Order: sequence, then structure tokens, then C-alpha cells
Amino acid sequence: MAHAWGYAANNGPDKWVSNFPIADGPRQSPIDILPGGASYDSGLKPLRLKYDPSNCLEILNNGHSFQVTFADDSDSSTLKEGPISGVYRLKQFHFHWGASDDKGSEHTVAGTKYPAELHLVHWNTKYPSFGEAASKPDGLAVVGVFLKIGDANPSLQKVLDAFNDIRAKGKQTSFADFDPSTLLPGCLDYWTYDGSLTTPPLLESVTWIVCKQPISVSCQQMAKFRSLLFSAEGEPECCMVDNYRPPQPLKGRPVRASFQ
Ligand SMILES: Cc1ccn(O)c(=O)c1
Ligand SMILES: [Zn+2]
Repeated sequence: MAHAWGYAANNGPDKWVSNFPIADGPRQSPIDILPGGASYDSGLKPLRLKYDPSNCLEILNNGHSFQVTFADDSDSSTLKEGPISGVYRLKQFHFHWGASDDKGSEHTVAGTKYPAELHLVHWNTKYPSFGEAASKPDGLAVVGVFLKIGDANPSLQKVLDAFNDIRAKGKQTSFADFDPSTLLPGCLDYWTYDGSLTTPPLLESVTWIVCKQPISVSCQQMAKFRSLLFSAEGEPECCMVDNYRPPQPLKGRPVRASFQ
């Protein structure tokens, strides 16, 4: 039985293609965003995000990242407009981060890496479920937000305060009444392109919406991210760091900007 995928030398991003050949596909993510290479599209609408904190259910360590999951049985937490058509429901958000502040984001901007990147994952309600949507070319829409070292982020702190209960892989705990819109930057200018999940199964079903403006995170808060473990209780402790896939070939895809 092939060992499960991860981010180590023996099972990391360079090895994923053996079990997931789509890793070398035409619309893989993340990418290096070149602002000069993006074309302003005046037809792109502003993002229309509406989140209901009462949909927030729990926070869990899935062994690759930590994830905050939402009830998605109604249209009360949704993404509309922007580059998409129809209604996409928020399913979960999670982060990717580095072992040090000089790396950690998945998307990069003209080669610049941020210490972390937030992903808010939404699925197209033209399909019956997230699982169904995840295999369709227009099935998912992920809003990416960069984290930049600066002042401590009070909204992010609420999430970090739950970490003591989910330190090891497989741990989860209830997490209620959190409004993910408090994690969004003030300016919602964005780049958008057609891409994929950035973790196996790397399905090419994601409309990526990457915000130009980062949110702040303090060095101390980044240290808290790094206190989580890839490993389960009873296993040798392995710090959860560098859980990011590096940029993938653009292969001729257009990158559009919602701003000039
Ligand atoms: C659905 C999904 C799974 C993993 N990641 O990293 C994503 O950004 C989105
Ligand atoms: Zn992600």
C-alpha cells in the first residue's frame, strides 16, 4: 500500500504525480501570479460574499492543515458574482504556511512568497454536493488571501485559540459563531484564473480568486500555526510546517485582474 501523500521528501509535491497523474495536467494550482501578465477585465464583478457565523461547526486537524468546516445545507454562507455565475456555498476554510516567515504561501506574486495563505473553499450549487462539484470544471471556487507579517490579527487569534484541542492529526473540536468575513482584507481587488485543488486528488475544478491585498499576522501568531502536528497522537511528533505546493506551469492560461 503506497504511503499516503504529504509534504515530506518521500511523499511531497514532487512525488504526487505517481498516484495522481493529473499533477502534470493543463490547469494545475497554485501559480506564480505576474501582475504585469494579468489582463484587466472590466467585465469582472466585485466579489459578493455573505457568511452566517451560525453555520460555523468545528475545527479539525486533518493531517495536512487545519480546517474550519461550515454547515452547507442552505444558501446562508455563499459566494456570488466576481468571476463566477450562480451561487457557491462555503464548505470550509484552511491555511497553508511555512517553517519560517520567508515561505508558506502557495500562490506567489512575481516570485514573492508570503508566510501563509488562507483558502475559503466554496462549491457550485448547480451540483448536489461538494463531492459532486469537486469533479466538475466549474465545481469549486476558492478565495485565496495572503498573510503578511505585521500587527497581530484579532480575528485570526480566535482560530488560533482553538489549537490546543487539535494539536495532533485526527483531532477535532466544536468551533461556533465565527464570521470568516473578518479574515478578508479591506480591499477585495482580485486576480482570477482556472486551476485545481492544490492537494491530492488535484482535481481541475477550481476557479481561483486570489486577493491582491494581504491580511496581517504577527510573528507570534505564525509560531502558533507551527505548533500543530502532521502526526497523530502516539506517533513521533512531526511539526505541521511547509504544507504548501509550489507554483505550477501556467500552460498558456489567462490570468485576469478585477482592478487596473
Ligand atoms: C478543496 C481543497 C482542498 C485542498 N486545498 O488546499 C484547497 O485549497 C481546496
Ligand atoms: Zn488550500
